[in-house]
Amino acid sequence: MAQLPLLPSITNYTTSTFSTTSSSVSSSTSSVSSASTETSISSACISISSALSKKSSSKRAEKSKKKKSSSSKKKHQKKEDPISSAILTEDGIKIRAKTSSSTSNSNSSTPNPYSLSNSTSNVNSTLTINTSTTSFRSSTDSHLETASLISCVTCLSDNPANDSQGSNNNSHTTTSVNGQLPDNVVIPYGRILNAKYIDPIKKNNLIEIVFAKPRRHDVIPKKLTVSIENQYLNGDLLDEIMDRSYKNTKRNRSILVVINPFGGKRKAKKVFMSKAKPLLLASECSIDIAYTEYIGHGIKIAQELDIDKYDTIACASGDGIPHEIMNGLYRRPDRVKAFNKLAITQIPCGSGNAMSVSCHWTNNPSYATLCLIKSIEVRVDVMLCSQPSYVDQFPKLSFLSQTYGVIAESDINTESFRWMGSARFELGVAFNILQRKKYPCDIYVKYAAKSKNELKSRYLKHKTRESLRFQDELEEQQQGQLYGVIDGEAGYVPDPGSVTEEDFHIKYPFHEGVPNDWEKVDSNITDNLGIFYTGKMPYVAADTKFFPAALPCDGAIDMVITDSRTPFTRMAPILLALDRGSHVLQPEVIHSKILAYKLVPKLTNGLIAVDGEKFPLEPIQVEIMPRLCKTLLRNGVFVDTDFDSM
Ligand SMILES: Nc1ncnc2c1ncn2[C@@H]1O[C@H](COP(=O)(O)OP(=O)(O)OP(=O)(O)O)[C@@H](O)[C@H]1O
Repeated sequence: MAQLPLLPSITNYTTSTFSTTSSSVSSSTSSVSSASTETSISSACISISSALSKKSSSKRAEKSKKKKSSSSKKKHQKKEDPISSAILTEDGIKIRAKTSSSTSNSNSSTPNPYSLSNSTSNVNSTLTINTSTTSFRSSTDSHLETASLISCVTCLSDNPANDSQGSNNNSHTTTSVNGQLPDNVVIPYGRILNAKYIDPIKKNNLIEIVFAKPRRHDVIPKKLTVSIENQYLNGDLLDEIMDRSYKNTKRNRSILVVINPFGGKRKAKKVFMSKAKPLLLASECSIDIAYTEYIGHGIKIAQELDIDKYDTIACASGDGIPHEIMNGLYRRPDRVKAFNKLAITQIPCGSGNAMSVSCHWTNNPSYATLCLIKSIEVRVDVMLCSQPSYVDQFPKLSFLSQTYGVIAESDINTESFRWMGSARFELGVAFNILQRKKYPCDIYVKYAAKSKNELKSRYLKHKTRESLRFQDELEEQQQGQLYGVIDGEAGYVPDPGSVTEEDFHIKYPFHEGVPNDWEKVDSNITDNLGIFYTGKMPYVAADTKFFPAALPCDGAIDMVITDSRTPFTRMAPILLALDRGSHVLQPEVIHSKILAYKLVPKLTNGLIAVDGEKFPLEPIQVEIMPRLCKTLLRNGVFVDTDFDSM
């Protein structure tokens, strides 16, 4: 690694010292240390609390009394916390009944009568802590908005997630929920982060699991010791649990986390430390952290990082950093190796988190981290952009979108309103549409599906093909043809395939002009252009499903165009349909699948935005680069957009 310039800003966290100590005692002490290490948020807490009256401080004193007495109770209880019996079901680990920890016979297969009667009488009332991966909560911006508030509250609470905030130590205390879960609760495999034998020598059926437990808007790691009753399992019980918990997923990822401390409302570091890091460490991922220090630093980090050291780059940022990372890797002489080895993903910590919403199906940082841990590596298409200013050095990759006109102006020109969060973008769009601003240009397109009917049938064909390919890969691997072994541990992991230098080949070089088989979009429309937006992911913001027909690797870009002359009475319902994605069905909206395009602006003032970043107002030529980049997708697909049924 050409690491020297990076060394000061990379912090290494290994998981070898992942703390397994329990529990209530350390969590109560940790609340003190986390409160003292908090900086910005705790000072916000202080100012909020000082603004509140003495009444609240006396309440706090009362609360802390209660807390002390409850923590001493907990200390007292600790010895007696019963260990639950549990069985492995198809969906997860089902808690049956408590057995006394002191008397529990870890090898006993005799069902506890209490457990039996309970399980039979409660067959229909089985509780599930979110049953499957598809039931992860899909959240909106509001989660991010509330994230800082939650941190604010929890930095004074017993949330173990705050234990190491702002510190560089690598030990995490995960508190235990022994004796706290009701019978018949199922902890889904999708939530299980880690498991180990209580007695690694005897390897009996006493297992400690670490799982992601919902807490307010988030998930946090919790430990639970269970005595597994299943007797029919052949082979190693722990392997069975881990295989089921990491089906199709790589375990123990080696992650370079790139944090943009400036991202979002400048809370990225705090959000990562409190919401994401505890989950990553609990699942025994190893993490290094790099902080971006200036605009474009992500490119340099990616150019210089040690590829051999990582399999994942997680951008704790908005969409700007994944864009930079991808372009840094693209500029490396060993880019083939880089794009084969590394998956680029996002932990949503910015104001625009389209990658997380589209790929992890959530904008919530802790749920996105859980998805990252459990996701499937998939190769996705990216787009290659060329403009006169930079094409002769390096063309630029874009994973999300390019836009000219109303959307570009609304995103970039409202930078100074960053404090408003995502609302700044929506206000900007509404303002520009009301003004009926037009953005004249010429557009030349190489179509893949021009009409809406063609687009729909192409979409359905590719969606089926993608899911079949995925099924085939799984079947092949399950037949033992491709058997993934990671860090000495075996598991079935779908192979996303690899790229060669051929895949970087540019089909339509910028200087060769527009090829003959490209069509010019009607000048009557382009001279009065309102919105020009091309994209590769369904969501461009948490509540904006701009490209509902986007697929990860259908080899095409989705293009949306509107005419600024469309009356506001028609534009209003179009804009109001953006959250559902049904705007593309409106007759006034042009919606096509394309392979490449060139846009030549006729304005001298204005801008083009690529992946939400400001690009020069110059002719831009873009082509699809199929399956170039690896990312992590929940269940191996983009979030469902319901486009099939529209
Ligand atoms: N330390 C820094 N100081 C200033 N800018 C930075 C710093 N680190 C990264 N940047 C720049 O911040 C920009 C936005 O980054 P990012 O997408 O992560 O955040 P964001 O809040 O979602 O922003 P946006 O809304 O613009 O997408 C990128 O262009 C990046 O280069």
